[in-house]
Amino acid sequence: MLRDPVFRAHSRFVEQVQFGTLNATLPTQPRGYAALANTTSFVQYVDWVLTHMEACLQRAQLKPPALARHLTMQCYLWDHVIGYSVYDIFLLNYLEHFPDKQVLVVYMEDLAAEPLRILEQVEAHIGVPHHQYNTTELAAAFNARGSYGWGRGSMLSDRKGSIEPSGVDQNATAVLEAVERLRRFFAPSVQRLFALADEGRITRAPQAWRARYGSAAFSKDAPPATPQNASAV
Ligand SMILES: Nc1ncnc2c1ncn2[C@@H]1O[C@H](COP(=O)(O)OS(=O)(=O)O)[C@@H](OP(=O)(O)O)[C@H]1O
Repeated sequence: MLRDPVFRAHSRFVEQVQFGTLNATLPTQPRGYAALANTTSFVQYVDWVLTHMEACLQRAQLKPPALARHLTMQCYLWDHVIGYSVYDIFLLNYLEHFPDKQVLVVYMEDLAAEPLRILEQVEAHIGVPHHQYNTTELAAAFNARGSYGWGRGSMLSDRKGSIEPSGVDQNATAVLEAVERLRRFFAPSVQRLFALADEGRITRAPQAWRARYGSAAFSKDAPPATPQNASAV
């Protein structure tokens, strides 16, 4: 299940700060990496991670293609907030090893809008019998901002989906700039997902993704970023 990569990254950041686990070390990271990425500021975190990740990606690109691809994946695996939102390279890895039909891509924005349709699609894909969901189950969000943790469900309608100045990030312009830098960073990856969908290999992304990441979103006539278009679906 994929979510708009910027909003997934932000959600993960807020959750990890609340759990106090942002600087937890992953086996995929260089020694000492995560401890340095320890801040409660999303703006600072984006700047720190993207600066390191872009340098890592540049070094990877200097290698022969197969090694470059492997090293590129490693650069993304350094960081579970931003790197894990780069979906295409990992999805393509699955598609190289499994027939397309065995890989179902669904989107969180579609789950929020039409939970029953998406749940039925997942049930059919994995071959489990249909469950009769009640309306409370269909309206529930788990591990949602404000009540993170898997034990508690909250109302989907109460979910707060936007990225706004808060905590140490009170500078609205700096928050918008961080969101914009991320959007540009993720765009090539998201555009490769659009191409896979155009080839009929995966489900089409929600229209809002095309508006944010499609090439038209980067033309000189595109509207500038505002808090409104930094709001999640
Ligand atoms: N049913 C449904 N529909 C849409 N969105 C939902 C749903 N259930 C959970 N959520 C939102 O998912 C976010 C938590 O996802 P994860 O626990 O997978 O995040 S993580 O990547 O493992 O950190 C978390 O996002 P944020 O609230 O923005 O942090 C949840 O609100």
